Amino acid sequence: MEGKNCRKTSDRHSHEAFLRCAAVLLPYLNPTEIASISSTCKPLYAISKLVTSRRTSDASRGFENLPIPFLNPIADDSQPYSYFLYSPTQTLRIEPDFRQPWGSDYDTREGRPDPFLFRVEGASGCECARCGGDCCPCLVSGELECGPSCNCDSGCGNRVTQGGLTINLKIVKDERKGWGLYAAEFIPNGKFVCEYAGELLSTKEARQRQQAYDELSSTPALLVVKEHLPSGNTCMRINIDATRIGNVARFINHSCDGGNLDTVIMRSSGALLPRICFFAFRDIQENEELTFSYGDIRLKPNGQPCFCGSSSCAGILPSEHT
Ligand SMILES: C[S@@+](CC[C@H](N)C(=O)[O-])C[C@H]1O[C@@H](n2cnc3c(N)ncnc32)[C@H](O)[C@@H]1O
Repeated sequence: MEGKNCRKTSDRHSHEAFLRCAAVLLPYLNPTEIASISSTCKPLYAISKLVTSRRTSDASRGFENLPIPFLNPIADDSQPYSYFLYSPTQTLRIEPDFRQPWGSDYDTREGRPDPFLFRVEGASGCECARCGGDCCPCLVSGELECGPSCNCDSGCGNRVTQGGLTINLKIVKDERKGWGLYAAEFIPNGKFVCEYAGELLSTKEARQRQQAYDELSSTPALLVVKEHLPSGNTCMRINIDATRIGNVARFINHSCDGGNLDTVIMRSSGALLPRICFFAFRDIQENEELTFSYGDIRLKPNGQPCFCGSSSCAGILPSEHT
């Protein structure tokens, strides 16, 4: 009798240990892997459901100040979220087999560090304890923001784009455009919305990836921003690929009328690399989709159809040589 009880207790302990391991491992799996594992037994099905529901409630998996939920109103579409790796800031190229947990009960931990944080810093920066008015040398010298080498802290008023999300956003699925980023509250004109984060690529790598994406006819999120001299020649180009690893900005769709977001190249004192940031260029109402223009050039006359719905819609999405 005693032996039977012991076996029962030890069975219960191994079952509990199995469930604890599954709860740690499942968040590392992609949706296809989760789907196949969840069909094997009831306890794994229950853990998979929990992981999926946590993923759906926050695309940022706790890396942003605010959760960004996925909403899929399409009745016959069972995809509750879009799978990718999250980085709140730009990062170096990540190995293809890198895995990041998403959907565990650690996702909401406060002050979670950015795992891919990548900054190239120089030595110059202001000596101000607080940068008020226009006395800060960063502003005077034409720099847009204070940076990592400045003396002032992260609460400085001249670091608007460095504190992460401050506006509630949501990711909503549309039958024709796929997922899109929406305002979940009113956004006043001029307000910083988000940075475009992803893998920083060389031009050669960006071209190779673009070619691969074209062949796959996937929905890439490769942004190329060029700065031009008054002569018209390109003096700098930034290639950021948010297809596999990125932040909320990877869900911003194109609008032929320019949309409601401005793309700004931000530089901060002491940081060698600029960042791409989005600001509202007019008041944006709650539930409005956030959009910007992907460009004006359409090299492929039979390119992807555009469904921006604006009166100036060209019918196809912009495309150019990267
Ligand atoms: C950066 S992603 C934007 C997020 C994407 N909708 C998704 O589901 O992940 C760019 C892709 O979104 C789609 N897209 C963006 N704007 C669109 C538009 N105005 N009309 C149709 N498709 C659009 C295209 O497939 C494009 O390649």
